[in-house]
This record gives sequence, C-alpha cells and structure tokens, in this order.
Amino acid sequence: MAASPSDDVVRNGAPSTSSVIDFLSLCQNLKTTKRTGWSLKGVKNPESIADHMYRMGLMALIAPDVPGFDRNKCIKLAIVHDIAEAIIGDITPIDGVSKKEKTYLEKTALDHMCEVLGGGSAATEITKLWMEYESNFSLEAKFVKDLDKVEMILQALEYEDEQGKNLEEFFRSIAGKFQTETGKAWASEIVSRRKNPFPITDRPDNM
Ligand SMILES: Nc1nc2c(ncn2[C@H]2C[C@H](O)[C@@H](COP(=O)(O)O)O2)c(=O)[nH]1
Ligand SMILES: [Mn+2]
Repeated sequence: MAASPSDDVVRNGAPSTSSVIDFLSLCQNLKTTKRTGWSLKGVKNPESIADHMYRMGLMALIAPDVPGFDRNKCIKLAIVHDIAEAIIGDITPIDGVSKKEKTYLEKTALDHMCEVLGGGSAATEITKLWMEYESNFSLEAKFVKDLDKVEMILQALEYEDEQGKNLEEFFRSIAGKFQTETGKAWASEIVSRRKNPFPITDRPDNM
C-alpha cells in the first residue's frame, strides 16, 4: 500500500535507501554524545543530545494552543535544532567558541549531513527548519528557543535533586531570556521547585 504523503510536505527527489541509512547512522552520534554542560559538572550518566531534543519535542507536543501557532513545525524544529551536533559535538557557552564560529561549524556540518542524505526535499526541509530556528524570527522559533532553555533547567533541577549537584550557573544563564509566556511560565515553575541550600535564582519576573 503506497505510503500517504506526510501532512505537510510531499516528498520528491526521495533519497536512495543507502543514503537514508548513511544519514541515520550519522545521527546515531546524537544518541551517544553526552551533553557537554553536564559532563563538565561531573554529572553521572548525563543525558545525550538526542535525549534533550526528544523531550523538547514532547514539550512542543503538549504546549498550549495559540492562534496561528504551528505545533507540528515546533516539533520538527525541536528534533532538528541540534542535529549538526552529530558531527561537531555539543559546544557550551563556556567553551570560548564565538556564536559566529559555532553557527559556521553547525551549518557546514548540516550541509554535509544533507549531502549524505542525498539532497532532495527532505534535506531541504531540514535545512529550512534549522535556518528558521537559528534566525529566531518566527513565533515557533522563539518558542522552541524557549523550550531549549526550559528543557535544560528542568534537567538541571533533576540532576540537583538526584545527584546533589549545584547547577546554579545553568539557571543564571537563562534568566531574563525567555521570549514567550509559556516558556516563562514553565521556567518559573521549575525554578520554584529548586530546593535549598542552593541559592534561588532571580525571581520568576526576571525569567
Ligand atoms: N557549563 C555550562 N554549560 C551550559 C550553560 N548553558 C548551557 N550549557 C550547555 C548545555 C549544553 O551542553 C550546551 C548547549 O546546549 P544547546 O542545546 O544550546 O546546544 O551548553 C552554562 O551556563 N554553563
Ligand atoms: Mn539544544
């Protein structure tokens, strides 16, 4: 039975089966590469890049409806936004790599991944989604940028509770940077759940 076209993009120039498997094998690195921020803090058994993107996808799935808001696009943005880290790894803000350099490294890696996929509409869509997230222009991009921060501080809270780590710097790094009401509300709830003795980050109105 012919597969029905996806709900938004009819695939043309579909990649060859071998290109698909080559691309997916590249993406295995997302499942095996631990998130650097936690490794640097000595977190035991830290999450992978894929773990992080998966929960962001779930966040987009359960986010409240907003008129004119494309939830499906947010789910796609979530599972694509760090895809280039399959090649360049997970760079943190304290690694001393400039934003310009990081963007260049990611786009070069993304272009290579899309070449491995054999180009075509799937590769084009992945590139478009990645560019949209990077541009932070659309409501969906702003929301998924917020989810990136929400997912990180929720994970930080869980490591603080489970492993007694003090991950205050992660909470400070996102204070005041939220762009959507939902992101701000979710972040405030997470911050409110932090336990003493760790200092409580700036109050929610500074989220
Ligand atoms: N040591 C710190 N690491 C941080 C901080 N803020 C983010 N990070 C880490 C988290 C990830 O490992 C990586 C970037 O994640 P992306 O999802 O943006 O690719 O950087 C921080 O304040 N300190
Ligand atoms: Mn991310």
